[in-house]
Amino acid sequence: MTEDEQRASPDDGDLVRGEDRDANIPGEVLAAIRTLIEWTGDDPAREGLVDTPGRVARAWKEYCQGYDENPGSHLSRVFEEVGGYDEIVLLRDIPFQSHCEHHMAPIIGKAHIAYLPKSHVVGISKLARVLHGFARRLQVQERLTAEVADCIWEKLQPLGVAVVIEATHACMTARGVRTPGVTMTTSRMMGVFRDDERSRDEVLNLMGVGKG
Ligand SMILES: Nc1nc2c(ncn2[C@@H]2O[C@H](COP(=O)(O)OP(=O)(O)OP(=O)(O)O)[C@@H](O)[C@H]2O)c(=O)[nH]1
Repeated sequence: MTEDEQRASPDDGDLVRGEDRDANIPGEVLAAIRTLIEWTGDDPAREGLVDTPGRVARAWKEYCQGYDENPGSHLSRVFEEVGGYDEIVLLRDIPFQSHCEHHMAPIIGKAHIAYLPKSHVVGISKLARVLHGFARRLQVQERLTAEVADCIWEKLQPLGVAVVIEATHACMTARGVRTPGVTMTTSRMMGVFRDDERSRDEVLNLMGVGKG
């Protein structure tokens, strides 16, 4: 490889300058982040901050990747041959992160997603994909919970859906009321899990919600 080719090699991450990586980011986005830095009291032109607007913009695109997908599309592939299985399917303790729409601060938590299949099941990873598709947007926890449950209900048409989300909100722990250690719990029960107390108790018991 010639010296010129070596310089142009995209594999050498150290040689990629911030301005090259920022080429696809609209100028007004970078300018807005520079303004915010300045408004907080720092100098966006100092060396440590000069590439920060690009990093922040790329980070926010990643946090909000869910806007570029239709989470329900993950549930299109179903399996009918499951040996007559007709009991609860539960994916427990799925870690996720989101951002609250009020402060754009992190929401970090875990979700438990269950459904009672009617005639077919879905690949289990797809439940986590649906969660992340809705979580990677600006959210409130109640809407996130409802969107995940409604999506599974609509696409799989099962006998029941139960979604429980437990999360901490950095807008409460790192700022404002500054109360760490608080967890918010939300749930959406549909079909048999809403109508039948024994089914609801069974799914909540399997989820282990509220225990340790
Ligand atoms: N219900 C709900 N509230 C949320 C969620 N995320 C953040 N919040 C709350 O949204 C509220 C916004 O309240 P505002 O009074 O408009 O904003 P604020 O002055 O920054 O409020 P403080 O956080 O109390 O300082 C706060 O009480 C937050 O705790 C969420 O997912 N669900």
